[in-house]
Amino acid sequence: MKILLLDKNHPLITEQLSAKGFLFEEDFTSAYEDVLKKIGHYDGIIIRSRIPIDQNFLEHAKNLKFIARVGAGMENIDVEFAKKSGIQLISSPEGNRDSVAEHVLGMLLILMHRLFISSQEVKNGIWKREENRGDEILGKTVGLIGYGNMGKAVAKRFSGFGCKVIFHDILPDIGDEFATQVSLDTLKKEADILSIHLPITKETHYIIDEKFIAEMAKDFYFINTARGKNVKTNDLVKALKSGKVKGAALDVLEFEKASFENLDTENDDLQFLLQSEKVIVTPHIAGWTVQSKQKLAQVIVDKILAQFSGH
Ligand SMILES: NC(=O)C1=CN([C@@H]2O[C@H](COP(=O)(O)OP(=O)(O)OC[C@H]3O[C@@H](n4cnc5c(N)ncnc54)[C@H](OP(=O)(O)O)[C@@H]3O)[C@@H](O)[C@H]2O)C=CC1
Ligand SMILES: O=C(O)C(=O)CO
Repeated sequence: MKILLLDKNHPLITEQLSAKGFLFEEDFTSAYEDVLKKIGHYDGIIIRSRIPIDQNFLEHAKNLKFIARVGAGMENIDVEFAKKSGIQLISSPEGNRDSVAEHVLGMLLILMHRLFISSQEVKNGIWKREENRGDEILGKTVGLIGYGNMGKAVAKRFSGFGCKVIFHDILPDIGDEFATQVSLDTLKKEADILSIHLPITKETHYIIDEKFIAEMAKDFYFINTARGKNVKTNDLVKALKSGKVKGAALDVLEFEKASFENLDTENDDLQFLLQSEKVIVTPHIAGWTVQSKQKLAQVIVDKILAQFSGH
């Protein structure tokens, strides 16, 4: 099988699959239109998110048998059209769920214990203790929305911190020893900390908006390691300003890389998030550790071999 690599990944992918007879071409720079011209020659592609795999792309990919996404989210692929075309979709959430779970915990500790702010103050010669009194995670009720790979990995960590973990998911009866499944209404009533672990769909686009936030019974901390467009940023900013959201830890932003590189000074919401003491922001690195790079690659290799080693 001839595979086109469209993004850089861990070298074990080519090492292990070449040893099994797969042929590779790397193209980490060509624009979408140039990839279209040659995509008909390949049996498989391995991607992260550089090139959108839309219907037009798939119509040119006459021989494509699989799309392997090094990562969890599949929103840059026209999944429905790919399935209709008989193309196998392979993702690798098992490879970065531990990384995401640690990142969630890390961001929340930084926020609730004021670790970053107080450390910066001390380094600048400021010694403030009362203003930097922390808030413990122990005993809090954590509400997760989405209980798949990421949600489950997060629940395991929070239960180890002595939290009550509840979650809402559209799949029924998937509770386990780490978390109890509840209705969305119950979650809104009980949660002190809200963390979302959803894909982007029609239903989950802007799922966290003014109405959702108003329906939360308590003031709460909010964590987003899912996708920026799960949250209506302007509504989150308003809730941070009013105090309804006590703090936000965001690994993903509605205005991600493109707007950031071209930082739009007119964008008051982005400016607020970047400047507020109540907000921690990271550059979409929750699933991006040294270990996850290797694990994601290994999951991809194993899944490709499980389905295509005889081809
Ligand atoms: N920041 C980062 O670096 C990373 C971010 N991510 C993000 O995390 C997301 C979640 O990943 P993962 O846990 O692997 O995904 P999963 O598909 O394993 O889990 C998501 C769960 O949410 C459920 N769900 C879908 N829609 C709704 C809804 N409207 N209400 C409640 N539950 C819903 C899904 O049900 P069903 O299966 O029926 O759809 C599923 O059980 C990814 O899509 C990606 O966006 C992932 C990895 C790294
Ligand atoms: O795995 C994912 O979906 C991520 O966001 C990281 O690429």
